[in-house]
Amino acid sequence: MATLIDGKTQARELRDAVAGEVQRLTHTQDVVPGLAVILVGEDPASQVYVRRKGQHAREVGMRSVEHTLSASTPQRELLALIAELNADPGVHGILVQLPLPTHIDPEAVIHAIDPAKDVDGFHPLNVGSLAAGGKGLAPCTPLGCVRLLASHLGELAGRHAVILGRSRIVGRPLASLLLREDCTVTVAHSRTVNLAKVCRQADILVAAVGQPGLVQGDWVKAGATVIDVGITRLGDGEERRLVGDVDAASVSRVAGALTPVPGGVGPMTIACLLHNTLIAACRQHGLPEPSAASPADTSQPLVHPHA
Ligand SMILES: NC(=O)C1=CN([C@@H]2O[C@H](COP(=O)(O)OP(=O)(O)OC[C@H]3O[C@@H](n4cnc5c(N)ncnc54)[C@H](OP(=O)(O)O)[C@@H]3O)[C@@H](O)[C@H]2O)C=CC1
Ligand SMILES: Nc1nc(=O)c2c([nH]1)NC[C@@H]1CN(c3ccc(C(=O)N[C@@H](CCC(=O)O)C(=O)O)cc3)C=[N+]21
Repeated sequence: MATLIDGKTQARELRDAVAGEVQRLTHTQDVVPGLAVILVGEDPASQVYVRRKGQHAREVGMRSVEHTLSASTPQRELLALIAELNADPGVHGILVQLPLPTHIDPEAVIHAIDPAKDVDGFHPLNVGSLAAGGKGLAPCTPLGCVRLLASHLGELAGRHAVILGRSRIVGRPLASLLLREDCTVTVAHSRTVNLAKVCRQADILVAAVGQPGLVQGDWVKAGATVIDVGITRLGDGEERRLVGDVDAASVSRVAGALTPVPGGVGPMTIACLLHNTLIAACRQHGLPEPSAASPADTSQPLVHPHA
């Protein structure tokens, strides 16, 4: 049976490491990293995530401000709030929860965020930097995937990674991150021909499509490491549950390791958001940068000891 890769525990460890650095920054530099999270509308699932982000930020000693705007908020009001947060020296990270109501253009919102405070890594400057192999802020979910992979596999160089999905939030930035780790990367999507065959070539298989149970055991090479990013809510009331893109029953008989849903990539996403906020705060104050520019670099401390 496949080893389960425990994202919940690893996320806690990363938050603890971030908390230590936050404490050090607070006491030696008088800098308290600040995170602002904006939610537009009343989607219950988004409310849960936004609350959790705020809670975890406070738990690691950061300042956290949550702005909840009504679903009918005009775009210019949201842009005005972002401008205010861009100018606020106590705010180092800004996250606007997606999706947004349809009358708001997500592109305009993402462009409005100061790239230095863009802890989601969605601003074109950060997207370009990552694509070019540079050091801009990278999106949190793919960062979480790479951390989980590195914790289980160690060195990632030379491994063939197949990524299912090419979204801006997960698939595309993950391809850039894994290239940076010297993987051989294949990105598959809804137009890929013979998906099962492509998947069977993977040493590392990442499913980020939003199709419950799409990946079956016979799509997986024996011993492969499988990361399940998908989160779909099924059922109501007592029957409510979260399911991933991987059919865990059949895949766990073939794979070497598998991330669970829940308890895999999800918790790592929030921990990486806090880590990005720490990095952003260091950079904005001209302080030495966290050394773990590469999330796969588990040999390095989180921040240079001589920082
Ligand atoms: N754990 C976490 O922190 C996060 C989890 N998620 C979850 O990850 C999943 C994906 O999210 P996201 O990337 O935003 O989704 P999108 O809907 O933006 O993208 C889905 C991608 O999957 C591809 N795809 C869809 N169906 C198939 C199929 N049958 N075969 C092959 N490829 C397919 C699409 O192809 P095409 O481009 O051709 O349309 C597209 O590239 C969702 O379940 C989401 O809830 C997302 C973000 C964070
Ligand atoms: N600007 C923006 N940035 C995001 O990073 C972003 C976003 N918008 N919109 C929505 C997606 C989704 N996302 C998740 C975060 C945590 C869990 C998570 O913690 N999941 C837990 C369970 C959660 C539960 O129980 O509901 C787990 O998988 O164990 C899941 C999904 C971030 N996203």
